[in-house]
Amino acid sequence: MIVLDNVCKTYSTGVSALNGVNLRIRKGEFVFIVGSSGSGKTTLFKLLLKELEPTSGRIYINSQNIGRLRRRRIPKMRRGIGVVFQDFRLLKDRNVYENIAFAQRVVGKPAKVIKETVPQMLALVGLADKAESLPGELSGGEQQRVSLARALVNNPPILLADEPTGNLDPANAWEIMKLLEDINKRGTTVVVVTHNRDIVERMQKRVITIDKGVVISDEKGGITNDW
Ligand SMILES: Nc1ncnc2c1ncn2[C@@H]1O[C@H](COP(=O)(O)OP(=O)(O)OP(=O)(O)O)[C@@H](O)[C@H]1O
Repeated sequence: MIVLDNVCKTYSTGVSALNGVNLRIRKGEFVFIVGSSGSGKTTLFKLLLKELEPTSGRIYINSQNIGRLRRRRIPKMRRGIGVVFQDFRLLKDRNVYENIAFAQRVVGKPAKVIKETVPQMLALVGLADKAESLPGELSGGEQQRVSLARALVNNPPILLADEPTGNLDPANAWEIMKLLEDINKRGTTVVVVTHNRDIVERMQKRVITIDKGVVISDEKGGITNDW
């Protein structure tokens, strides 16, 4: 489903963020990507979303070499990937319902579909009673649930989460992880970048460790001392 073939990324400043990454993530997997600050994790996500181009190497998503995609096909490719960030990135002046509905409107979903699916997503993330609330009226954990609902509302086969628990206390962080696990069990491939060692240890999933732009370990439940 996601394949990186000898991917290198050097920024125009001369900084080498990725130095020959080879990776294969299968459909339906749950994978953590860990590594110290500056090791290249966010760069990797940006390459998967085609916000950046690799300096060399190839990236395949669903067997498609995304480096060879025509420009007009990029929005469709991106719609196949839901994204969640540490800072939630919700529209502050729109309520919860509108935040989720917006993600559907921009891809042209009919009003009837939106009316059906927004409540389904709210139920999935346990926020059925918060549809009318503004993001500022919610806890951090609740805001992250809204951003998850928004990321998933168009049913993407892949979910990328960049530090999804970075702003949350341990209890809320754990709840979000359990939700990601549920979402994964429903068939979505989930890739999570995190610094949260405790969560990675408890979840016992595949852990890919990146250091200075290379994969230094890749094993189930595995945390190396290098991280
Ligand atoms: N736009 C940019 N221009 C130049 N260098 C960059 C740019 N973005 C990132 N870098 C550099 O590339 C390297 C990898 O950065 P990246 O953001 O991918 O790391 P990270 O593993 O996500 O770090 P963190 O855990 O702190 O978020 C770092 O040395 C960083 O300074």
